This record gives sequence, structure tokens and C-alpha cells, in this order.
Amino acid sequence: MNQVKIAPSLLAADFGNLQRDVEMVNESDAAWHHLDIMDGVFVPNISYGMPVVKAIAKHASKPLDAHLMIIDPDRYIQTFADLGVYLLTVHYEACQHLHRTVQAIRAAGMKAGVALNPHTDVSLLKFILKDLDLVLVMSVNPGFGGQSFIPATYDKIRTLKKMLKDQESSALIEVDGGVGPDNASKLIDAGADVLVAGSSVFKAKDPKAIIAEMASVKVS
Ligand SMILES: O=C(CO)[C@@H](O)[C@H](O)COP(=O)(O)O
Ligand SMILES: [Co+2]
Repeated sequence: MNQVKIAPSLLAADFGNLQRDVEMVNESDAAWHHLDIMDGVFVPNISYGMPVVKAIAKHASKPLDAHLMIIDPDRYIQTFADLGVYLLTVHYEACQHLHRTVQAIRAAGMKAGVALNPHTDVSLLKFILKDLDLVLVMSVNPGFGGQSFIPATYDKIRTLKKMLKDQESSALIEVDGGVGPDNASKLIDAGADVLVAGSSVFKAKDPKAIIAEMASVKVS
């Protein structure tokens, strides 16, 4: 059984000290850097765009896990590949032709993920699961850091885990929103492979210790 991966979300970093915070993640037990790209249309917030992704990529030593909260993400697939993104995740709710988008992500040389909003049923991915490297289960409504975790997520992860097993899919399950040491074990028990954590890491006195605590949770 693989160890859980921790992906600190840089949305909660200090943007005035971005290099310092990226380097903190480099030196920690985190597996990936999680990048939240928001367009102000799909979600009611604008985060950051390509120049900031480029700056992060320059200092990051771990794979870049980009979570696109933008409509019609096909427009930017090649740009993210050129910036060195490892895993590109698009929202089910933001794509007209999800299968085509996933194929385009892989053709550009990246791993492909699909994110689901809290209200979106995992069964909608039934016929595309085999084409995915990751499913991102949103445990808050996308758009902002620092929100409260939605408890229905546990059942959603369990249902998705069963679907993946039934289809013999090796896609990872990533959980994003309101995640921290308090719910990490329960999420891992439910079947999560990757935990995204923003506020619980960057607002902590000792961010590296919080990352280490979550990364060391035993997988049963
Ligand atoms: O995608 C998102 C929000 O839309 C996340 O990646 C958040 O950035 C996670 O922040 P916390 O809930 O952990 O503070
Ligand atoms: Co995210």
C-alpha cells in the first residue's frame, strides 16, 4: 500500500514571500505543490495566472499539481504543459467534452485529473475512470481557502474507491478543502491517496511539522 501524499495548497501561502514558502514545501515531507488557478467565472474568485505559476515552477523541486477552476480549460492545456505542470486537473462541471479534454492533457505529456464539486455525483465519471490518473473530490465549494470541510465527502470517497476497484483503475483519489491533521486519518481510511491542505499548513506555526504529521498517518 502506498503512503499518502500531501499536497500543500500555495493559495494559503504568503505571496509576498512566495519563494520562501515554495522552498518550505521543497524541504518538507510533501509530495506535490498544489496550485489553484481560478478565473472569477467558474468560481467567484480570481487567484493567480501564468506569471505566478512560472515563478512557482522556477523554485519548486516537487511535481506541480495544478487544479484549474476555469471554464473551457482546453484553451490553456499546452501552456500548462510548457510551464512544467506534472498533473493537470480540470473540473467536470467546466468542460463541454470532458473525454476530449482528458485526452488532450495526456497528449500534452501531463497526467490527467478530474475534479468534482461537492454536489456532483461520482457515478458521472463511470465511463471515463479508466482514462484518468486522478479524481479530485472537492470537500468544500471551490473558490476559496479556509472553508469548513463537508462531512458527506467521506461517503463520496468510499463510493469512488469501490468504483475504481471494480474497474481495476489505478487512478488516485485526492481530497481538497478543509483538510488538516484533524480529519487526515479518517480521509485516508475512507480511501484518499492525496490530501490537499492550505490553511492548516500555511497558517500553522510550524508548517513542516503539520505536513510531516499528515504524511506519517498509517494507511491500513
Ligand atoms: O481548491 C481549493 C479551493 O477552491 C483548495 O485547494 C484550497 O486552497 C484549499 O484550502 P484549505 O481549505 O485547505 O484552506
Ligand atoms: Co485546489
